[in-house]
Amino acid sequence: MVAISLSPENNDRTVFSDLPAIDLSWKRDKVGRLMVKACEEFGFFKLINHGVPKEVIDRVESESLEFFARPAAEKQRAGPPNPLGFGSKKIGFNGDTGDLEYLLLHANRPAIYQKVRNIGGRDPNIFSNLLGDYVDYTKDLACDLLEIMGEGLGLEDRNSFSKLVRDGQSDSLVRLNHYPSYESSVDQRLTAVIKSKEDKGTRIGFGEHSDPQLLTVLRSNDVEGLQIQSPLDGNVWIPVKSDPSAFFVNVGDALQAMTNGRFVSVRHRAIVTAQRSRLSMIFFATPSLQTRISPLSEMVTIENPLRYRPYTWAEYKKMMYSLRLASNRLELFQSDCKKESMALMR
Ligand SMILES: C=C1C[C@]23C[C@@]1(O)CC[C@H]2[C@@]12CC[C@H](O)[C@@](C)(C(=O)O1)[C@H]2[C@@H]3C(=O)O
Ligand SMILES: O=C(O)CCC(=O)C(=O)O
Ligand SMILES: [Fe+2]
Repeated sequence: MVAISLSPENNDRTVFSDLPAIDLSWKRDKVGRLMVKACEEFGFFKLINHGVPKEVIDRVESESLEFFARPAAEKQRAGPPNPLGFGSKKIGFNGDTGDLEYLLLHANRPAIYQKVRNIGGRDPNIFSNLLGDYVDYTKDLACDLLEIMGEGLGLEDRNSFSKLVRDGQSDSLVRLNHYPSYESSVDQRLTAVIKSKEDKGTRIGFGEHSDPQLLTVLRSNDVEGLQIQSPLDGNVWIPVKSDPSAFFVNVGDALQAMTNGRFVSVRHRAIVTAQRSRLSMIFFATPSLQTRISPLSEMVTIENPLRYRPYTWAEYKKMMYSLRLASNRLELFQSDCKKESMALMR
């Protein structure tokens, strides 16, 4: 399933030519086993035969492209991103930038409608309803995946993760990212400066980071750009081959914390490589603000002692918005026991 090969130009590095792909039509216990393996090794997998109707995806994609094609002044009526709303180039509040424009909203129909109606133009109900349908499907999918993971891990309550997202107060988000093609990019100078040698000249759409939530479910058009950081070498970025018929799923910080580090919240980024524009549509499965996130007792063992201290999602969110995109946020929530063992190793 995972092919490993050496790149000819750089034969001291291991390059992955394929990433785990999971077919949701396989037997549930096989899916569970493979998902757990993928989340432990990569924190990432590709999902096929996911059951979200193609028609729903196609319609929201075409309405989203129509939205991004509008004049800036119209799109800005859904902004500024504070942090939700329409944004262009600026990511978060701490100076991060990227070659993209986006719409970031709470993943529920009233919140979507409230922002989208400000844009005006054609009937805003059309875009709101389509986005609402997409959110319903991707939320259900995320919850199913979290349940299957619970089963695969052999949890006493297989709904331990999914119930946090099914909660009516869930802080889940939906994000549409539009990466204009080179030619149509308004300000070509905004390319982020990247540290490593191999990355010289790489144009950054969305800089490296881990997602703070539980689980991310992403679908993009057929334009490449998503990359995940190699679990073997942080300087190696593994390109994810685009597949518009699939979803790409990654573990977030909260799931890493709840599994006491068994699942890894993978660092990833989006680069702009194409002559064509890229559109990604992402659902971030998130607990409610008051949820107390802590490693499940079943995940804490003598071999794997408690790694993270409990935190509420509100506490994490406040901290994350005060930090740069690339910061390692979860590190700040390590338990005293983990800190002590790290100090002993030094
Ligand atoms: C720079 C930032 C943007 C971000 C909030 C943050 O302060 C750090 C995390 C960023 C991120 C990454 C994943 C998601 O795209 C996102 C919505 C999230 O929850 O955390 C973004 C935040 C954002 O764009 O507002
Ligand atoms: O747009 C993409 O492909 C990835 C963006 C991303 O990682 C994010 O919005 O958190
Ligand atoms: Fe992300």
